[in-house]
Amino acid sequence: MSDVLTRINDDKRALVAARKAARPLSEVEAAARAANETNPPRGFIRALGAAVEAGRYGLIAEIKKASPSKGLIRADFDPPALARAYRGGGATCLSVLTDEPYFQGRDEYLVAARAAVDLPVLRKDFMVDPYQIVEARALGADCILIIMASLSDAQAAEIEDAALAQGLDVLVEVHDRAELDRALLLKTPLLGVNNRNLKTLAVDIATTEELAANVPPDRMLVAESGLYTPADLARMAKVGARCFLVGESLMRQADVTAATRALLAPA
Ligand SMILES: O=C(O)c1ccccc1NCC(=O)[C@H](O)[C@H](O)COP(=O)(O)O
Repeated sequence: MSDVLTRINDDKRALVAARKAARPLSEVEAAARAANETNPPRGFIRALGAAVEAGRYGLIAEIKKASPSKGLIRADFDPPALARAYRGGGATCLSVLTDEPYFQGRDEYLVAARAAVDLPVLRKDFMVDPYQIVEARALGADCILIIMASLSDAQAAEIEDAALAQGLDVLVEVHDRAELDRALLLKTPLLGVNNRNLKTLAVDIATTEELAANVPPDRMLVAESGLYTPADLARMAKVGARCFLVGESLMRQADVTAATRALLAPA
C-alpha cells in the first residue's frame, strides 16, 4: 500500500496529463501573460519580509475546506469571505488549496479569494509539472509550493525555474534533514518546515525545532502545520521562525477574524 503523498502525486500526474490534453500549454501561457497585465504578482516573500522587519509575525493563512487527515474541516465555505476575514484579522498572505480530489479545493477559490483582498496568494497544490506553474500564474497566484518529498533535485529545480520565469515566488517545503539539505540547493529564500509528515500524516511541532538550527540565516523560515495557539507560535519563534502557515485551527472557528487576531496576539 503506497503512502498518502505518493497517492496524491500519482493522481496529480494523471490529472495534469488530462488538463494538458484539454488545454494546450500555449493557451495557458497566453492566459498567464494576460494575468501579468491585470493581476501582476503581489510579492509574497516581500510581504512576509516586511511583516518581520516591522517586528510582526508573517502569517500565511490557509483557505482549506477539507484534508486527507481531517476530512471535512469547514462546511460553511466561502473563499472571498474567508479571505476578507483573514485580512481583517491581520494575515500577511493567503494560501488557497486548489487540489480537488483530496482537499475539495478548486482553482476558482484562488481566483475569488485573491480578488476579494490585496494580499499575496500561494497556490497550495502538489506541483509535479511546470505546466501547473503557468496555470498558477494564469489564475493570478503570487507564489507556488515545492514539496521536496515529492520531487527529485532536478524536478524541483525545473519547477523553481518555471516559477521564477513567471515572476512567482516559491515556498520550498521540507520535513527532514535530508530534504532540507536538498532544498538549500534551490534559489528561493523562503523555506517551510512542515510539522506534518505527508506520508504518514503524523504532526509534531518539534520538527521545526529540530531542523531550525540547520536553516542558514539568509533563509526565511516558515513553520507549517499543527499550530493552534499563540504559545505554539512563540515556541516556533524561539528557534527562529517568524512566519507561519496555519490552516485547520483557523478554518474551524466561527469568527475567523477574531481567531486570526487572537492567534497573532502576544503569548
Ligand atoms: O493536511 C493534510 O491532511 C495533508 C495531507 C497530505 C498532504 C498535505 C496535507 N496538508 C498540507 C499542509 O501541510 C497544510 O495544509 C498546511 O501546512 C496547514 O496545516 P494545518 O494548519 O495543520 O491545517
